[in-house]
Amino acid sequence: MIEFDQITKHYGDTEVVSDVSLTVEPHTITVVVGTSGSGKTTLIRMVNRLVEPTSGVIRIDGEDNRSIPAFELRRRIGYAIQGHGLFPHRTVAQNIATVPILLGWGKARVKAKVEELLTLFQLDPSFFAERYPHELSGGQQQRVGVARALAAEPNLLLMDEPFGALDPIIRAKAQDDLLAIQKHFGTTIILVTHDMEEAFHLADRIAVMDKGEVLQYANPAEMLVRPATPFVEALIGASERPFRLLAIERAGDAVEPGAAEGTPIPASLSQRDALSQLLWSGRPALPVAAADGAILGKVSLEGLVKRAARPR
Ligand SMILES: Nc1ncnc2c1ncn2[C@@H]1O[C@H](COP(=O)(O)OP(=O)(O)OP(=O)(O)O)[C@@H](O)[C@H]1O
Repeated sequence: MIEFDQITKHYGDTEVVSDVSLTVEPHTITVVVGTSGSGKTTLIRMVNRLVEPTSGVIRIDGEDNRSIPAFELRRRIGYAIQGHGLFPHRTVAQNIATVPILLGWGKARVKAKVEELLTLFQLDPSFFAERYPHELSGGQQQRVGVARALAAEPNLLLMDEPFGALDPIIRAKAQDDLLAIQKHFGTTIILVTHDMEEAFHLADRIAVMDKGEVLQYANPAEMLVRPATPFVEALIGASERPFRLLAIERAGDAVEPGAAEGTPIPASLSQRDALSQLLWSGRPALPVAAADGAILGKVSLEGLVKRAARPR
């Protein structure tokens, strides 16, 4: 658990983070969004003490982070940034192994970890381990950057626009990889992004920042239904609200009894994508299939329209 307790940061006379108090629950993803210069990066960099707060306390599992030496914090907390920050003269394997080696892991354990992570990120270890960063595409470098941040199995991962440079297709893939990894390791993640789609796709909770303040800290559905201020409402994008509501839940949660004609929709698909398939198919309903192919029932236009409406 990460507790921000009345955190304020000044640079000279300028207050860039103002009295932020919020708690990040373990094993969850908190996404920080807001306008440029609103203090998002500064806020998360205070967790691993790359920036020291002017006042306030950050507790990690109850422990004041100032009581933990900075070098130890940075070994314990994964940190992935836009532009990945890989060491250019070290191979991919050496980059990923940086913190495990600092922690004194044995050779075999390091090698196994590097292979596990490369495989997880769909980078064939036999090809990529010995490559240098400049031999990789931007998207591959970025995945190595995230793999490096995860290498020492941190309980906590800070990510600052980690997918910023990726094209939309690789970006969607990287987000799904991250969700899978977060489930697998139970990592607590705090992620900064400009991309509201990304925020709604990944977040258990979203913090909206403006001018150093956190205007709202809530789960995505709550924020969509009850935005705290006009700024939050504008940031979410009022015209997108019904689609974002549908994007949070899976087709499997909207299954109705009965049969329908047409190509089955996977239960794992978002309800938004299910709506898209229904509209494209021109049918009023389509069957829904579980991962093993078993038909669970159907999902209907009428049902999804009801789900997209403002909750009462
Ligand atoms: N080392 C520093 N010295 C002085 N001012 C700084 C320093 N670091 C950040 N700032 C200022 O603090 C404010 C918040 O910066 P920060 O990088 O946290 O914003 P951000 O929300 O992450 O922005 P962006 O989305 O553009 O990355 C900005 O006005 C920035 O100019």
